[in-house]
Amino acid sequence: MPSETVPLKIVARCRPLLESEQGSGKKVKVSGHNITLEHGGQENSFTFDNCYAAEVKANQIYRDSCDSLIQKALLGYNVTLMTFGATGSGKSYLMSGTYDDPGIIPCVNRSVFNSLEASKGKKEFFVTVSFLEVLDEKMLDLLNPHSDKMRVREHPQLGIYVDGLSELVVHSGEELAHLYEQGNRARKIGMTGDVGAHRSRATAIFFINIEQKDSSSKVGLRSTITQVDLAGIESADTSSSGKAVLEVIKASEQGGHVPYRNSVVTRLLQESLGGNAITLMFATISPADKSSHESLETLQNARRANRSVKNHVKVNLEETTSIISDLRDEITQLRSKVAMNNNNKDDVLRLGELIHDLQVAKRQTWEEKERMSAKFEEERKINLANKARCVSEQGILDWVMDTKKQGNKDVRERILLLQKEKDQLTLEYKRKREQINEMKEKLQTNIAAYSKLAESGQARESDTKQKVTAIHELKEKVKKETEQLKETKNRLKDVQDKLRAEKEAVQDQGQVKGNAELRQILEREERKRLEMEDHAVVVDELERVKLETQHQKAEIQMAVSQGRTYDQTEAMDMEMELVELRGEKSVVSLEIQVLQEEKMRLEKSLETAYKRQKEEMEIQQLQHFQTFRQYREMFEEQKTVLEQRYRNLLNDAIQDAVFLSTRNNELVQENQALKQEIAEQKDKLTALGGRAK
Ligand SMILES: Nc1ncnc2c1ncn2[C@@H]1O[C@H](COP(=O)(O)OP(=O)(O)OP(=O)(O)O)[C@@H](O)[C@H]1O
Repeated sequence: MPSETVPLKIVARCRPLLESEQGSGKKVKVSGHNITLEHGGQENSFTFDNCYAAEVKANQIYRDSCDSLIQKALLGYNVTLMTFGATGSGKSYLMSGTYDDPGIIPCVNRSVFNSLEASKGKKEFFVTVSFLEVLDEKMLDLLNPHSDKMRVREHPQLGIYVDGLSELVVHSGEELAHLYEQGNRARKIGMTGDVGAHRSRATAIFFINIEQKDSSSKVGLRSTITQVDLAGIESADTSSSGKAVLEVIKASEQGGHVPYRNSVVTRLLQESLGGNAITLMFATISPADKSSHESLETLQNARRANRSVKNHVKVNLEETTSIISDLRDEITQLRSKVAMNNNNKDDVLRLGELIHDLQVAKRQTWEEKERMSAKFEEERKINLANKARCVSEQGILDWVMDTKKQGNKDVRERILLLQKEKDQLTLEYKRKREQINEMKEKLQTNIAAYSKLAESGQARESDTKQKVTAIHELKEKVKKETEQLKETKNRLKDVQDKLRAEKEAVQDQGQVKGNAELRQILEREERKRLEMEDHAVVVDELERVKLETQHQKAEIQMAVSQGRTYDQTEAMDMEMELVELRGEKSVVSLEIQVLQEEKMRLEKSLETAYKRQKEEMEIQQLQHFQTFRQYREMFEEQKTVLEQRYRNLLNDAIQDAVFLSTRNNELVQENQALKQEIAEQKDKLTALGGRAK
């Protein structure tokens, strides 16, 4: 199939000014395909395939500049999207983004399956992913952080690949996004052992391999979307992969040898930087004053890359079956040659290589990839959990929550909705509470003012009436608002209960069950929440009683000041009311006491449960340890027995050898003696013969 030569596409992206950089000045202007950067008092203009200012979101950049390339990938072309810029210029943000502002990779993940699913029925497709981090020339498998050695190798027909890197089969856009998120989280929480400043020197590469078969024809298409978050290209740091990419660009400009083999990343990007891939490079820059030198260098090097790196792209046909049969033919021929040429060293080495290539090609079948993927999936759960345990509890928690979320998308959505509802209700509740508090304060002030006026005995009837009406109205309002507050509170409680139930259901399915410490943290949080809720109820109740009492007092004062006398029935009613209020107060006090006792009881039972679980775990650990020790002792015993047996065998063999050697010597000597005797006999016979003559 003929190839087409295409230059590297360049998209310039200027990130926003950070809070810490405010006031440092904006040096970048973007207009259409042009970007202008001011440096050293001079304006430097560049024209690229596209240029984006800080306010443009990644999903728009994806739609404008990447979607057409992803559609090309679905037609069988390899496509690479890579960042290129200084540390802190916004490379990772652009590629990964955030929950609210998803980056390029999440957009690609979504688009790939949307498009593939649209062609369902006409085509069969098969998608796998791998996620790799390269730090200081060491490769780390982000989806399955194992410690087995990985190597960059080249297959004559399939191209460059990483031997030992997990390749997981994905069946949906959700799975794809989920694996990417998990790999990214593994990067973020430092599961792979890198921390702080080292991260800037790390390059992350997310591979999406797509194979498609037309239902009517046997030949399919194969393509790879390679998405690279490149390490910073600081000139001072000679070991970074960013720097190695820069060397490749410079060498391409000069012509001649291109040093792809100088670093793992350039080796892996060989096809993207001068081979069979359509490559888009995001030149990322910061608008800050202090970064203008680095920004200028980035844009200059991006222009260089656009002018000098030429890719030769073609549709990749899926030819595994013919590759396998070609390799088999070659191996058969070489085998006969090796047999005839008496194991010629070069032929034997070549035969070894061919057999390895055949094994790799055989692994390309969809069935084999599914089988391997299931194996990686099992391995990676163990590896990720182990790594997470070494890092932090939070890491485990994140990992666990995420696993469960993936297991049940509906639950995740329900939790999100409930969370949103809870936030809204909490806000409403707070607002209402504040309003009521203000009204209560006003009411108290009014009552106090009225009491003072009444006690002075100089109040005019119209004034008193007005004040009393105002107090009544306010009191009604407080009552109404308090009712509404109660209703909001009940709704909030309902939502909280539902949310808790959903979360508990999720937690029960996961590993939290086995993690006593983690469970204790959750239980403690839950207890604190309940205590606070109870406290709020008690405070509300007390306040209500206080307010009622004050109000009654004010009403009596008001009546007295109006010169009112009470008849016996009224006095009795009032007395009854007072008794009721007192009773109510003592009920609330009693409730507080009960709640406190309940709290203590719960605390105690939780402590006991925790202790019991801890003890059980310790016992289990001890049992495991004992079993392990028994096995080790058994193994040691068997080892000693075996060693003894081998030693005896060896001694026997040595003795046999010594005996045989001695016997051999004896036989040699006997042989010599016999030879001597024969010779002597011959001599004697010769002598006798002579005499007879
Ligand atoms: N579009 C954006 N909107 C808001 N903040 C951004 C944006 N782009 C980058 N940032 C912020 O700028 C800072 C640097 O970004 P980022 O970490 O992506 O840079 P980087 O080039 O990947 O750095 P490094 O090479 O150290 O990994 C971060 O605090 C990031 O949140």
